[in-house]
Amino acid sequence: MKKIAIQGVAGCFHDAAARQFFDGQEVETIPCDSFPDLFEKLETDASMLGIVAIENTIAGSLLANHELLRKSNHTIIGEHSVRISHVLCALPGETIESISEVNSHPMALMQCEQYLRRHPHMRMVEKFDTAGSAEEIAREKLAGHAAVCGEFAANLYGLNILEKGIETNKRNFTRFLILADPLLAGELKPREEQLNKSSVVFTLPHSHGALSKVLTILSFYDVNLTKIQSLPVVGREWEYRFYVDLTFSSYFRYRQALQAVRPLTNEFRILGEYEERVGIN
Ligand SMILES: O=C(O)C(=O)C[C@]1(C(=O)O)C=C[C@@H](O)C=C1
Repeated sequence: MKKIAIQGVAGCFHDAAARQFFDGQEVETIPCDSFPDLFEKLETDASMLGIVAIENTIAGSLLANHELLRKSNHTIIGEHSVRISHVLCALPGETIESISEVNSHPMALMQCEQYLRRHPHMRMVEKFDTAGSAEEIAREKLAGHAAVCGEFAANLYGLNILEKGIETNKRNFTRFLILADPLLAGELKPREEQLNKSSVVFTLPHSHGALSKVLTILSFYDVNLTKIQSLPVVGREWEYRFYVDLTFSSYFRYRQALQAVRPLTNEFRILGEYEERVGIN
């Protein structure tokens, strides 16, 4: 049985992502109230895995999760992308007109921004989770409230669906990372010949062409950059930390590239090496 910490409660997208990633295996998902809470739980139980959303194709990166990941000593052992489709749901008897407040996870509200802007009588109130919002409306019998969540969550908590597919664009995908304690990661991560992706983080000196030199080296070793996210270094004004995702077909060449890049960077760390799995499902 795999124990996997998720952000949210049963029926949320983290729950769905964990079950899809470990399809065919026995999985127990452990609900967490927030991403910091999830990382704390991971620290207390080395046998527990974690899954965290890292970016969405409409709402962008979950910036805080980059920092949480860097500060934790957990390693990425895999990735999974999920097609996110949202419904608007409420207690039986409610109509779109009777809804005055809409509850959901902030990323989910962002993904439905256009729909919600067309319905200004619904006040947006952020909650910790999509499915958690549906559960709360059902449990507390909150009249005039609607949740934005997946269809499975609406059904799970017995709410009526008022509208389906309310995300701004149907190409709405969230990419999740699967995390493990470094000792466990050795056992769980794919074999070397299957590894074709990694996530690394570093800072750069303020010198001419520092980033450009790094990118040139990566390109020389046929390492492809699939994502670059910069975040401010707290306490060092106008300095940035770069979170970079790399894909490669030769693990050996990729390792050579890292060796060449490291001396040009500071605070370099590999956050994980894994198998690319961002296909559309
Ligand atoms: O609230 C949920 O259902 C979650 O799993 C969280 C979350 C997120 O953190 O981005 C996951 C996927 C969707 O992008 C919306 C919300």
